[in-house]
Amino acid sequence: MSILIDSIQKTFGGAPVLKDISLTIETGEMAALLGPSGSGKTTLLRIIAGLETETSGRILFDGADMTDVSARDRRVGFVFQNYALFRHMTAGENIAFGLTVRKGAEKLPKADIEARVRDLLAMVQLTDFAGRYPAQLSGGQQQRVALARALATEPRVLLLDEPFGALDAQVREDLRQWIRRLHEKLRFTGVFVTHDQEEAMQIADRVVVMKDGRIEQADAPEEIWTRPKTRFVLKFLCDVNVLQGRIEDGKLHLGSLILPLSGEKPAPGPVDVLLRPIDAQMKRTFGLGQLPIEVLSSRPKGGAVQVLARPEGWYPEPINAILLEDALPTRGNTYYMSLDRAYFYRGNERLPIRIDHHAFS
Ligand SMILES: Nc1ncnc2c1ncn2[C@@H]1O[C@H](COP(=O)(O)OP(=O)(O)OP(=O)(O)O)[C@@H](O)[C@H]1O
Repeated sequence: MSILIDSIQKTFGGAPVLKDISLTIETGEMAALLGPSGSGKTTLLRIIAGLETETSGRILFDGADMTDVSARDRRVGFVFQNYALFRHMTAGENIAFGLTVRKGAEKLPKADIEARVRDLLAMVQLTDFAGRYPAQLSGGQQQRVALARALATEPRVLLLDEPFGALDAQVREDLRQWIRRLHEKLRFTGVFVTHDQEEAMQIADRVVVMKDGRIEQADAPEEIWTRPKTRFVLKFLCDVNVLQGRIEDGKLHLGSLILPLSGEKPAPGPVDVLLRPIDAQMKRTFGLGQLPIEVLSSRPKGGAVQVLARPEGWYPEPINAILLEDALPTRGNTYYMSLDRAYFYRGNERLPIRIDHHAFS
């Protein structure tokens, strides 16, 4: 089922929290609402669920206006950060709950409910845990029960609010991969809230980056990563290095480096050079137009090498680099860092700067 979010605004006591949000989430798509604390992610999720009322705008499910439809009748499954399982019910009873409370024509025979619960337990890989109470399950297992419970009633949409927020790193990682596979299999329409960019990139088909109640960018993970639309998106995705330079006489001045530029020359003034650790590649051999740096430290990290380096002679803050090589650069040695994949900004305006490598020869 598709979700159309049409010009949603929300104010709390006069303060705008969502400012004209429009977005379509396609049938079977998993969307992540990603943003810093207070950017309005949870509020938007709750408005989709019908747990919160929009100040203006509309939510449409498959083209049908949900404005006057209660949360219950929207047929939305919800999973919260803190499991919210019924403590006095076993895992199996928790999963069955939404089915056992059904009335009238919707009521299912007991045998059907039992069969559905068995299927769901198998799906969340907890077949042997049906009789356990929440207190007898780990955090990750409880969250899988919560997910099975949300899926039991075959909701049209599954909404997840920081579902793995309370879990430790390894369990979190396992559950991310697991929910990705589950979604590939079941293809429900899902929206989940997270402030963790890795989690969003790993799970979602589309990442919706929010800031101050607005959408900065809503795109596939690859697109968000390769073509971040704003400085905020670029900075929010990873711990990006920022070097302060300036433009003078149509050239980029960076410390003691002066780099000729090709194409359009920006107006003179300050410029921020944003370089992601993964884009900060370096070589031992001198390269024209590259930044000389001194390696301060290097250590293996998760199959790559993490390097701290200092531009020679002028910049106090070390640069973070991630090298996809086996060899560790030697501390104290000079290397040359390419700026070819840097982004250039003046305030929030992106400058179309390209270093002219031919001008050196
Ligand atoms: N019921 C409420 N009454 C008043 N203000 C609220 C209410 N709910 C949320 N807010 C405010 O709305 C803003 C957005 O909150 P929201 O919870 O949607 O952000 P978020 O991006 O989900 O943040 P977090 O990651 O911290 O949960 C915040 O400034 C918050 O204080």
